[in-house]
Amino acid sequence: MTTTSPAAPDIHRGLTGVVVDTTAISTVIQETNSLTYRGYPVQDLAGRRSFEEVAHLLWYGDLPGPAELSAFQARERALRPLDRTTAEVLARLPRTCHPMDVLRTAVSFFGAEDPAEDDGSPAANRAKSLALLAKLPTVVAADHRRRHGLAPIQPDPSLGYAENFFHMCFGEVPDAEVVRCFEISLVLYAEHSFNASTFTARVVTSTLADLYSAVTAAIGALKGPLHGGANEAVMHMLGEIGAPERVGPWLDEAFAAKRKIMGFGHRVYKHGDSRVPLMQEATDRLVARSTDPATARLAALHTALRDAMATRKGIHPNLDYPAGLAYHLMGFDVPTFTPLFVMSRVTGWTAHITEQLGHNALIRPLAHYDGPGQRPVPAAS
Ligand SMILES: CC(=O)SCCNC(=O)CCNC(=O)[C@H](O)C(C)(C)COP(=O)(O)OP(=O)(O)OC[C@H]1O[C@@H](n2cnc3c(N)ncnc32)[C@H](O)[C@@H]1OP(=O)(O)O
Ligand SMILES: O=C([O-])CC(=O)C(=O)O
Repeated sequence: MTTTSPAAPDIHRGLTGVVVDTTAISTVIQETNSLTYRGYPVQDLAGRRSFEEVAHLLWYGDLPGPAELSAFQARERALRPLDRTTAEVLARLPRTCHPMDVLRTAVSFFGAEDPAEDDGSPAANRAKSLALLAKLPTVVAADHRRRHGLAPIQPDPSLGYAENFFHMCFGEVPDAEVVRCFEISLVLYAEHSFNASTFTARVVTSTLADLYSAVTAAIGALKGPLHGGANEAVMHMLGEIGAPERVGPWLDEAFAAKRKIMGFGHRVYKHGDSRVPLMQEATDRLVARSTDPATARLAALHTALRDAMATRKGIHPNLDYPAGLAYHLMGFDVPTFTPLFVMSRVTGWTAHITEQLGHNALIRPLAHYDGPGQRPVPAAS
């Protein structure tokens, strides 16, 4: 919202509509409702290119050739294990703490262990980025198992990124359709220009702080329900509504209370999120292969809420809406959903950190003061 008064300059609360810098990493094209990573439409990447290839694209500016890809995969596989100290530190965190707190602590701890006497060069930052890409799934899986009273499963270097993650969480790799759906979600979640968490990473980087500090801060920004935390909030909300026939009365109450409906609306897309159709198709395939009647009921509720929001408010789902349901159907518990987003978005964040350093300017906007006028400090009593 932009407000103007004779006394105040133009104020763009939430930085709505403000263009603060250039980026060559991705662009949301509102006119065509599309998203490109380094020029490639994300819809053409998802399902056709692996998440590892997309990470390479975001970091290096182009898709890897076969030799580059195998070298990249070999390095990623070798970096997956956690050292004993990290595993011990994370195991000491309260079992009740949110997995986003575990991840935030893990990245902060990686920074403490790597005091980085290096120069923050693109090469050094890309090496750290790859280590985070490789290790974060190990953290998320170990924490998932810890919450369920299970011992961690060590990474398996014979498995690809997505397969290994499922194996570390559940002790088995699901069938190819589930892995494909997960990989689509990772590609779609990887990057989205100057969203709140990426901008947070860029603000921290602009002070010339290290990559771990920027990623730790970005995780904090992603946790909130207006951003990445919405994929978890979607499942809580569906649980609260309970059944398709409850959607109407539930929405009446929610609108009356001026509640935001989780997984709907977007700062940039006002006519629907470009990533949703592909994610929804992948989620529908998961629904179709389930024989559990509870899945059909949940999917019917999901559709009923989407249709009611379109009819009553003209507000469409964002990526968190189908992704939340998909992650539930893949067997992840709800607190794991936003950490899954982190595992993917760490690629976008770190690409932006490198880009920010390439043409850095300290990010420091102004504010219009509207507090009390200048006044004398009263004598201490
Ligand atoms: C991957 C991601 O991070 S995507 C975002 C995930 N977040 C969510 O799903 C949380 C729910 N959505 C929201 O809160 C918002 O849509 C946001 C924060 C994502 C975007 O917000 P903004 O760009 O600031 O839009 P803003 O809040 O100004 O909304 C414009 C209007 O649409 C309404 N609106 C927008 N989203 C919603 C929603 N989810 N539920 C109900 N009303 C909504 C607002 O109330 C406002 O109405 P008004 O003009 O009558 O006051
Ligand atoms: O762009 C945004 O504001 C939020 C979003 O969809 C994302 O980060 O993927």
